[in-house]
Amino acid sequence: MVKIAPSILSADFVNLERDIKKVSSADYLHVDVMDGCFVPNLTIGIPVVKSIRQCTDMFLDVHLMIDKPVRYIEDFAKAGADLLSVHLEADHPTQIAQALKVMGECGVKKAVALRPITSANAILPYIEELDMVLVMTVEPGFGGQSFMESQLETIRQVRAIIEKYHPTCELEVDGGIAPKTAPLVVEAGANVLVAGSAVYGKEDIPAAIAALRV
Ligand SMILES: O=C(CO)[C@@H](O)[C@H](O)COP(=O)(O)O
Repeated sequence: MVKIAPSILSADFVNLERDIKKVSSADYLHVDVMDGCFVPNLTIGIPVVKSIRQCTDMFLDVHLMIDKPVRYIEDFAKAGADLLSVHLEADHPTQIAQALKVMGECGVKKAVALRPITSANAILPYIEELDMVLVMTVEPGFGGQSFMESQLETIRQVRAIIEKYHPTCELEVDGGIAPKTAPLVVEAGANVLVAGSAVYGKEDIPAAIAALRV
C-alpha cells in the first residue's frame, strides 16, 4: 500500500507538537530543511529536528534542501532523523557519495532527491545503496505549488531503474500531491507521497490522509 508522509511545512509552527500528533495515522513525517541558498526559502534546522524527535515516535523523513549537505549529516542523524535526503544538485558527485557514506556510518536511511530539471539517470551511481529516491514534482522551496505533470515521465524512469537495480528502494514524490494527482504518481511508480497543503489545509486531517491512499 502507498505510504503517506505529511509535510510539516504546512503545519502551524506555533502549535507544532499538536499538528504532528494530528498526522499520527500517516506513515512518515516529512521535514523540509531549507537554507536560503539551495532554495529561496529558510525553514528549520537541527535544533527543531531534535525537538520534533522528542515529541513523536513517527519515522522522520528529513529532506535537506541545502548546499553541501555533507557538512550536516552527522548532526541531523544525532538530532533523530531516520532518513536523510540530499539533493543531487547540491554538491559534486564525490561529496554526494561521501554524504551517503556518513549516513551509513550514522545508521540513518539514505536517499537522494531530484529537482525537476535533473534526469532520472543521475541516480545510477548510487542506486544500489539507496533506501529511497525522492522525485520533486514542483520546484523545491515552497508548499502549495501546482503539480508538474511533466514529472510523471521522470517518476516512470526512476521506477524502471529501481526495478532493475534495487527493487526494495522506495520512490517518494513531493509537491502538489492531492487526491487528484495521487493516482497519477502511484500509477507512474511512486510508493511514498509527501503532502503538505492537501493534509494540513483540511479540517479532517485523518480523512485527508486516507483520501491520498490510492
Ligand atoms: O519540499 C517541499 C517544497 O519544497 C514540499 O514538501 C512541500 O511542503 C509540499 O507541499 P504541498 O505541495 O504538498 O503543499
